[in-house]
Amino acid sequence: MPGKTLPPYPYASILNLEIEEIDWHRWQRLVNTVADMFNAPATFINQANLKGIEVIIASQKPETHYQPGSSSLDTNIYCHHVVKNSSELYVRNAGQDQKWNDNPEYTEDNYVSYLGLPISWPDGSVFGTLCVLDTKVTNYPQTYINALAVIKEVIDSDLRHLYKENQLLTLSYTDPLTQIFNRRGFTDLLRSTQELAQRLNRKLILLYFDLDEFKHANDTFGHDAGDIMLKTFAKTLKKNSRSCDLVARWGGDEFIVLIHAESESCVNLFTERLNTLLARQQLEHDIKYSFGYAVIKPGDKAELDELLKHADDYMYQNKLSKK
Ligand SMILES: Nc1nc2c(ncn2[C@@H]2O[C@H](COP(=O)(O)OP(=O)(O)OP(=O)(O)O)[C@@H](O)[C@H]2O)c(=O)[nH]1
Repeated sequence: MPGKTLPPYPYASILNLEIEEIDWHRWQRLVNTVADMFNAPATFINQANLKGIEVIIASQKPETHYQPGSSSLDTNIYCHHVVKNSSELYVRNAGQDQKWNDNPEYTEDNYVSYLGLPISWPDGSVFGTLCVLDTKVTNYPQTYINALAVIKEVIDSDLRHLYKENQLLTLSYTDPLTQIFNRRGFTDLLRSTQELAQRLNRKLILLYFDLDEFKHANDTFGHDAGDIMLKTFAKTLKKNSRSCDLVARWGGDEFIVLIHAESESCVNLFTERLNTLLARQQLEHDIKYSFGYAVIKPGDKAELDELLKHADDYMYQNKLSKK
């Protein structure tokens, strides 16, 4: 279907996320069951996301036109209406309804009947739709519509669990002071970052930072000022990194950044940019640091302890050279 304007949906596609909490097979069985129950050629779970309306699960029938991953930016399609109004829509015969008779789902794909319900995130915002499309005029009994509503509630409930799990995970992965990853977050995400780098045949560089004379700063300016320094340093590291990099507080005044890098020269670029950004901070006292690094080449099987030791030894030399 041709795209028109991008609707203002804030979510990334759920298909791009590695979600283990959702039982995709169960969603598939639900969708297939709905298609059988309504004797319909097409049933979908759709998500309203940055791509428009995206098919997440499609009934597994030869007559089902759209497949998972396909999306539509057209505004006058049935699901847009359900999402926009957050309410049920039942069109029995689009051919006799002026509002719908230019809908590409009808004019191009011949879906003359549509029944759709909004699926919601726990905060009430609309996730997408559960819908049944048919190429013939329909007149479903209310009991069928009620049954569809119950199935939709099962999907709502799965999203509720997903949301909760995600919130808990975020909490357990985040350092409360600096709001970057803590040790656990970093360690858990290291493996998938390594796999991604391996697939892209890219090097990773693990940078290890330790603030200089931080105890002295704490003792001189106070613990609160020390906290501000830690937060500022974390924020600056984050600003200096890409979204695929991992930035973590390893403990106390120690930080780790794992960057995707083409060559070791990226280390100099990273620290030069970091110094420029730090110099712009309007703090009463400068933040100074020492750093070390270790390179992980594609295919390297080095363990984190080994890499950290390497980076830490380097950092220690860096620190000694200043004393
Ligand atoms: N303000 C604040 N201080 C912290 C926090 N966590 C750890 N610290 C302090 O950080 C200091 C770290 O001290 P050291 O490990 O001796 O490091 P340093 O003073 O930077 O010494 P060098 O690394 O040798 O330059 C300790 O005094 C800790 O109490 C925190 O969350 N907030």
